[in-house]
Amino acid sequence: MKKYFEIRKMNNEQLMRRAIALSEESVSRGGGPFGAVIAQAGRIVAEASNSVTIDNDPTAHAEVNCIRQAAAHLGTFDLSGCEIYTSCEPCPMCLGAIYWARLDRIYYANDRKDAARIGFDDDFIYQEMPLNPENRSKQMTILLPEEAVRAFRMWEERIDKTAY
Ligand SMILES: Nc1nc2[nH]cnc2c(=O)[nH]1
Repeated sequence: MKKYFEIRKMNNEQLMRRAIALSEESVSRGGGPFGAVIAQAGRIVAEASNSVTIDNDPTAHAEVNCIRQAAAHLGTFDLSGCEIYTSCEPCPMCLGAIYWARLDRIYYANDRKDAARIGFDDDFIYQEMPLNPENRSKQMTILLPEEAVRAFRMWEERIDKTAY
C-alpha cells in the first residue's frame, strides 16, 4: 500500500511530536508504546509504530517498521540523507538496523532506562552487548565455519555484486 505523506517541511520538534503521537496511537491500538518517523530534509518519508504483538513479529519495532517503509517508499536500501525521529532511544537491534540503513542521524525522546522502568529489555540487551560471548545469557556456538565460508568466497569473487 502506497502512503502519501505531507510535503510540508517540519522542524525537529514537530517531527518528534509526530513520533510521540504515533507511540500513543500505538498503545491505544494494543501495540507497544513506540513510534518513529523518517524524514528527508524535514519532510516525512515514512512513519510507523511498534507492531510486535499485533503482527506476532518480535522484530517489528517502530524503528525497524519505519526503515522498511522508508526503503520501500524511496525504492532504495540506502537511506543516507535521511534522519530518524523515534519516541524512544533505539534498542541494539534497531540501532543496528539504523546503521545498516545508513541513516544520517538519530533523534530520540525516552531512553533505555525509561523503557526498562516499564518492563522492556532495551537496557538489558545493551548490557549484554559488550560482554564476551561466553559471559552472555544467550549461548552461542560456532558450527561448520569451514563449509559456510564457501558463500563468502563466492561473494568476494563476484564482480557484478550489489554491495551494501
Ligand atoms: N526503541 C524501541 N525500543 C523498544 N523496545 C521494545 N520495542 C521497542 C521499539 O519499538 N522501539
